[in-house]
Amino acid sequence: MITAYTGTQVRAAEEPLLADGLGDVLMQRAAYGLAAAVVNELKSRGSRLNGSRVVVLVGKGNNGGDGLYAGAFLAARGMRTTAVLTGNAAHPGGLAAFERAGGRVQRLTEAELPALAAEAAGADAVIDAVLGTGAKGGLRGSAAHLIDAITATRDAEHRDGLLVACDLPSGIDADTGEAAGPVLPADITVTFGGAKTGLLADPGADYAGRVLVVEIGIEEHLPAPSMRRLEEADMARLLPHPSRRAQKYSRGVLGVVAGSENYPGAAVLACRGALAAGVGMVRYLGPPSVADLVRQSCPEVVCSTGTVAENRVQAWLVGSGMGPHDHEQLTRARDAIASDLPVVADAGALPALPAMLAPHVVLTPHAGELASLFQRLGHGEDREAVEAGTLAAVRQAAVRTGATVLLKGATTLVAAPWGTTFSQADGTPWLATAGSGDVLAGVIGALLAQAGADVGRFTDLGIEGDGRWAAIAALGAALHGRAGKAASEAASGGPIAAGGIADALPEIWGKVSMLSNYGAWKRNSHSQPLR
Ligand SMILES: NC(=O)C1=CN([C@@H]2O[C@H](COP(=O)(O)OP(=O)(O)OC[C@H]3O[C@@H](n4cnc5c(N)ncnc54)[C@H](O)[C@@H]3O)[C@@H](O)[C@H]2O)[C@@H](O)CC1
Ligand SMILES: Nc1ncnc2c1ncn2[C@@H]1O[C@H](COP(=O)(O)OP(=O)(O)O)[C@@H](O)[C@H]1O
Ligand SMILES: [K+]
Repeated sequence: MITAYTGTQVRAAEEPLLADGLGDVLMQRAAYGLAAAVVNELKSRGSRLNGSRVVVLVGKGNNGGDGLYAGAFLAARGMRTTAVLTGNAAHPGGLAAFERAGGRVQRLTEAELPALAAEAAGADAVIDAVLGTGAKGGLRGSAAHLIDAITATRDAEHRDGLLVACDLPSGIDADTGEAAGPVLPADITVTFGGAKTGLLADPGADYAGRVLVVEIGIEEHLPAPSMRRLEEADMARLLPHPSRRAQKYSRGVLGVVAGSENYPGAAVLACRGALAAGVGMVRYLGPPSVADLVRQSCPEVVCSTGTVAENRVQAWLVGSGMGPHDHEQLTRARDAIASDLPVVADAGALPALPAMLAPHVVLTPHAGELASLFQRLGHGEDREAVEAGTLAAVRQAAVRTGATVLLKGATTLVAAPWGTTFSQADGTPWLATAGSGDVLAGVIGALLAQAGADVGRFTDLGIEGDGRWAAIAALGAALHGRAGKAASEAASGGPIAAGGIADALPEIWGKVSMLSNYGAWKRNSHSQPLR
């Protein structure tokens, strides 16, 4: 399990050590980890260390202090290191160490800006240590101009020197992942004490690149995480397995209310997703013409034109491929939501929801659908606003609806109404293909039908009570993402169609379940790259 914390949580965890006068020790550890990451990455790129050029962009706070101490380590290893001081002050200890190690110090002025930007753009490595968890808003003034100029020069000259963010890319909000003003997109972010939630939510995740967590000794003081990411070993523990005497009904039946005359394929894809994700049986409810197509494509599915009350299931999937005029289907969707069974409500069901829901109802909007949901709730957010602040948006949606909300995207976020949050980024951009979301809804529906009642499975992982609905949705997103990736890899990295995601899923399930080595789960994932 990867765990993430807000900047405030990490700063609070530092407090007892700062009170013991260990502030400088923490900074040295952070800086050493940062410098080691730069060295390792340059080596893996085949660069010579001695004589290579490093530019450290330094702010006036402790983040700049980390950068200066890291620069001192690198200068001591024979790297030609320049610190660009962007503020009117710099961490005194860090600056002294940097100068002692032979680093060159430049103050950022408007006159020097073009030359310093060119130097940074052409460097073998740039360390971005302007702002960390103490940032209030984004980069402004000459620091912002410098970042713009470095980015423009790198683009124009096709430069690809290593970009490393210290703790977080400067200008990214540590808690929300929102970007105010220009941000230098990092290849690697070396973050201290624990991953920050903003690094695991878009757009922060876009700018963070690969995230490495460096332990600095505050970890035992960290509270319960603000966000989690399921890894393979967690998935292995959560995936249901049929008992020896299982029969199809005991394994879980999913009722699917999806598809319409206009979008019959969505019903097929949702059923294929569900069948691939281990459910005992799928019952399809919908118009006869759609049911015919479902039967032809998935003969395993039992189809009917009946009502929700007439069909016994353990969970419902409603909404994929349904429009506002599919009145009969929308009635079924509303009945399913009112049934007290777990429900995944997708696409066309989202506009038809009652005002107040419960955590066992999992909504699966993409950013555009979430913006529409907000508009119906009386908020002005548009798609761009949701995409600019995905974590805040998904949390707000969960609080406002009372449901568990899964926001789809390159990073998929899941929020429970009272705060449990998951972030999964297991997929490939090839997943952005029509019908992909229908398969995801099927997978989540199948998991709800199988695992919704099994509370113990989740508490073992520290996920309490109704938080399991969010965990199930995250598990679905993780399986779907990995299946899509595997399908693309089987095509040598080429494109996939939505049906291929369902086809690839059973093998992913099998491979993940084979990971019965729980020792691996217990390993400290903080020392591992997040992706
Ligand atoms: N507290 C500690 O002992 C440790 C802190 N660490 C580092 O310290 C960082 C936090 O340090 P700070 O609290 O000093 O905060 P930062 O270094 O993130 O920035 C704070 C400074 O920047 C200024 N500032 C804030 N927003 C600004 C903006 N938008 N534009 C320009 N200037 C702005 C503030 O006035 C303040 O002087 C962490 O991100 C981490 O890198 C690590 O060294 C580990 C130990
Ligand atoms: N850039 C991306 N990288 C990885 N996964 C993505 C990306 N864009 C979308 N996805 C995933 O693909 C799926 C798309 O779902 P959705 O937008 O509902 O598609 P559709 O409505 O066509 O079925 C979601 O699971 C989403 O998380
Ligand atoms: K930074």
